[in-house]
Amino acid sequence: MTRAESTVPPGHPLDPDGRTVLSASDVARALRRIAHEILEHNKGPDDLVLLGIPSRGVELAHRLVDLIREVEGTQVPVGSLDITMHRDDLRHQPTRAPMHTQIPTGGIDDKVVVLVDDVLYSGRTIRAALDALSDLGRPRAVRLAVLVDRGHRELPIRADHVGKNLPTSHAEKVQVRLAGHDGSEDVVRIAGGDAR
Ligand SMILES: O=P(O)(O)OC[C@H]1O[C@H](OP(=O)(O)OP(=O)(O)O)[C@H](O)[C@@H]1O
Ligand SMILES: O=c1cc[nH]c(=O)[nH]1
Repeated sequence: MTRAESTVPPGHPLDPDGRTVLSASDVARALRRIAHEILEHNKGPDDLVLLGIPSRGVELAHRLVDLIREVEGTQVPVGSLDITMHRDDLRHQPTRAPMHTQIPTGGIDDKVVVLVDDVLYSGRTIRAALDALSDLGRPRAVRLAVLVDRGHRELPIRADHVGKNLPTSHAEKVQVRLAGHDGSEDVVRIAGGDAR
């Protein structure tokens, strides 16, 4: 990333290498906008269910629900959707430990399910999530919110709500750190090595 693309001022302690894509306040602003977009598109909070994809998608889903509650005064059901057993690379990496699926009371039938994840890259995680979802019910619609879309899709999948569109090369990794998960909060791009 060039210095001109960095959102953190030159010399700032958060960004000694010019690799910070979003600071903590940028993340907060992006989530606030996404919460408003979800409400606007759905014409309010009715029938919404937010499901975070572990691991960081779960924290993001809860934060979006908190923001929706601030705006609407309504608690939207929130849960998590583990995709481990639906991954298309299980044969190559069979030892992944399943994570937690928690579907809110009321289920997902006829609801507008918003899947939430931190990064959208090949689209394979979201494909697996759609597969996992179909085992659990039949939503009226499924939408996708991500904090960062870094491009390089390998499947016909797109996000409805994006915190930041970030053109990247394959030889980079985008790392999202969240306060509740990592202790600090930012999004950085790391040079070197395919992220997968
Ligand atoms: O679009 P894709 O190519 O599938 O990549 C995006 C996924 O990759 C990361 O998850 P990862 O499997 O690295 O696990 P993590 O959530 O524990 O970091 C990220 O959190 C997304 O879920
Ligand atoms: O750069 C990437 C690619 C996939 N998943 C991530 O979290 N980051």
